[in-house]
Amino acid sequence: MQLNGIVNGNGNGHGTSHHSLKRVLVTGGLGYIGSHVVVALLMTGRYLPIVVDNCHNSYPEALKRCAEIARDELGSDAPQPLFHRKDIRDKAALDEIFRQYDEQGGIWAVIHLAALKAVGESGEIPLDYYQVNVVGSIYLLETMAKHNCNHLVFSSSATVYGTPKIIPIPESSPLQAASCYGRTKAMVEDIIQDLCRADVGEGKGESSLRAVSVRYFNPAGAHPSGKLGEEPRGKPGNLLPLLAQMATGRQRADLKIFGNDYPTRDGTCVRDYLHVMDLANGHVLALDSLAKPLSGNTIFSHVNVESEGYFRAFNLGKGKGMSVLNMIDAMKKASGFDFKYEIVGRRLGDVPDLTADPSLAEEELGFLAQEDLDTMCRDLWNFQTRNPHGYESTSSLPSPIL
Ligand SMILES: O=c1ccn([C@@H]2O[C@H](COP(=O)(O)OP(=O)(O)O[C@H]3O[C@H](CO)[C@H](O)[C@H](O)[C@H]3O)[C@@H](O)[C@H]2O)c(=O)[nH]1
Repeated sequence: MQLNGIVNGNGNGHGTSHHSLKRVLVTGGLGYIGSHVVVALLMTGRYLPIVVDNCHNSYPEALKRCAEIARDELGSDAPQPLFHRKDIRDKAALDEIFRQYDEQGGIWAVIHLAALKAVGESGEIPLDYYQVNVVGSIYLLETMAKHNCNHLVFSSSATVYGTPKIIPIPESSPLQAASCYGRTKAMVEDIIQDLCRADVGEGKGESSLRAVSVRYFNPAGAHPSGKLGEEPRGKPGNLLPLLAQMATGRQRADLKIFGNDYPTRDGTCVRDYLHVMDLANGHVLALDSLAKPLSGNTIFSHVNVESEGYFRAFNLGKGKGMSVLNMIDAMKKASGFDFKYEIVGRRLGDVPDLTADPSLAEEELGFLAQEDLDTMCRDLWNFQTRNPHGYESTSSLPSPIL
């Protein structure tokens, strides 16, 4: 087996000095959120990220940047992330990855982010969404069970709530996703919860599956170093990367606002934007909570384990709603670019307002999204101007082979 050029082949991340680190498999670890999660894991000095990514919407360059950031901040002995360019729908490849690390003490936990994630697109190609997001997750869960890996953080989404009745949205809101994408996330939450329930039988104790689902609101911004950010392949479908690329001239298309007739303060959709590094740190808090012994574990002490299993879901948001027009203003302030836009019809699957009640995550995980909107836009703009053509032109890694 061969790993890519920036990692060594002993599976320990860097020389022989990081044996005590817990191995955490990060599916989708080269993507926008995943790469920031990898940095957050490295910065703890306690976890060794092992990335599995098929590069469908990401670049190997992101891994190199993660390693650079860790070295810049922790010194030359910083742990280095490992990488397998594989697809989660390739079950044999997943099995082989877990098997390889079994020989070295095993993979302790999985943070599962690999997914298709565009609300609008999900209505156009639903089978692809079910195949990747649901079937891929089942393969991963089966492989985890086979290799006795029983700690999971699942990347879910605020879209599972559909059009919620109560805003800000508590976790107890019914899951009634309005898009195919949201339904795939809600389904996988159900599958994980069923597995957790099934796994609390006699005498299983510490070896039962424990899972935390983190329901993201809208991640924004970039790593403050400007080395890591959102770099979708092709024209960005999400608002903020589109605005950033328009301001540098990389995208010349007109900006279309999808609807101004929603029941919100200015008629455009409201979302709860949080800094991507706050979100990444939320994953570390979720992972830490899984590591705690069952007695005295605050998050699972609220669960009736016998009936529910060790499963919890948390909103990761700021609790502050911003409209599309608010975001255009904020990006204008950060970039100086005067965005011209036209109002068009609503986008399939969009809902008027997704604003989090983040209090449960604060109380039980200690999570607080600290960075404000100006910082998100400043960091996004910093990334965009430092990388006007994205990662593609700078990628120097050889194509990794397993
Ligand atoms: O060109 C555009 C792009 C977006 N929008 C609007 O901007 C808002 C935000 O849209 P994004 O596509 O940026 O984000 P979404 O809220 O649709 O989805 C994002 O946040 C969700 C959680 O709220 C999910 O996690 C999802 O994966 C992630 O892409 C929406 O009202 C959308 O209609 C426009 O008006 N024009």
